[in-house]
Amino acid sequence: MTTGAPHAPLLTLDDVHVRHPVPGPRLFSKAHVHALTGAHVEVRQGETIGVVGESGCGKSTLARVLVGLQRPTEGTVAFEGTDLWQMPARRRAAEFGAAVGVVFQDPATALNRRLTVRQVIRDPLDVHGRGTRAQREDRVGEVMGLVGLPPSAADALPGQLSGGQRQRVAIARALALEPRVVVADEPTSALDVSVRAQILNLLHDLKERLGLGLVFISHDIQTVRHLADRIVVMYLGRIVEEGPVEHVIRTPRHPYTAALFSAAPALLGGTERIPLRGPLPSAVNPPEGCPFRTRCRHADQTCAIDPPDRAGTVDAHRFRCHHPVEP
Ligand SMILES: Nc1ncnc2c1ncn2[C@@H]1O[C@H](COP(=O)(O)OP(=O)(O)OP(=O)(O)O)[C@@H](O)[C@H]1O
Repeated sequence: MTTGAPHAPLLTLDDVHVRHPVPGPRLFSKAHVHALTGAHVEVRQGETIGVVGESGCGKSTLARVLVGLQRPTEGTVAFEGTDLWQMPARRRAAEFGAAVGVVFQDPATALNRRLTVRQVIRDPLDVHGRGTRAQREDRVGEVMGLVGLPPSAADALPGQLSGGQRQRVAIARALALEPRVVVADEPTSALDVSVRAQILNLLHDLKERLGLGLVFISHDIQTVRHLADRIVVMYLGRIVEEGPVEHVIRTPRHPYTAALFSAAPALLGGTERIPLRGPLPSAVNPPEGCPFRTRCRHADQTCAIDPPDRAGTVDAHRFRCHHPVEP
């Protein structure tokens, strides 16, 4: 966990929106999927941010924006104060591509099956032209050691390894260029339950040892509680609540967060389940005002008109709600 004064943010998303044209016959209409709306995130050295929310709420979109794979429709992404999308493409690839690493959900599809482990891990070093060939080989050995892969795995093909070992290869590849931030999008959900804890502990250890900023996306709030310093809760493309993980889990202020946590019974030991009313609205036509109002027991006219601002400063615990749950 983080101690002492917080570091300045390494990576900052400011008022980021991502809208996708609706695919299919409506291609020429003005309809858009609102995948991300007004996201503000700060990733600091040595801090783990856990991102949670239902399927389709925009977690992967947020991850893709954080690692520079998705250009925002609006808003800025800055690394140490430099606007990523104002940089020339080559500089962006050279500097940002090296500074931010990514680990995807399924190593079976994320890794090129035809390359050996050594080649997979060396690839970013080759692409970025780092050092001599011998130095690149040394770096491959170094990161394999960091992630607990035996040297004998270097000449294997990813398909010859177990799921857990493959995810270690993906993590080694993400670390090859010595990134300052790593974004892991559901890094254990494609793995056997038996190896999940090992991979989670590995990510946590690496964050501590290397002083990384880690963004960890997960369906599993219990895992986020275990790993993260801060939690970010998303609903329908918006960050509705965020703050120090224990504080938010013990005193959720947004009614959506309270309902989400109540569906994870082990979290607080037998809290009564708070049902969500009605279906999840479409991300093509999200409700005006507060996006959660159609499913919220406390919603009134204000919620239908005014999108709530980011409120609350207690310990940097913030939420967007006109009628927050009493702590
Ligand atoms: N390229 C795209 N074109 C159109 N819509 C998209 C595209 N990518 C994502 N979406 C939509 O944007 C919304 C957010 O998707 P996203 O994958 O970020 O959610 P998620 O929370 O990661 O979901 P899951 O947990 O199921 O992976 C969804 O409604 C999704 O259908």
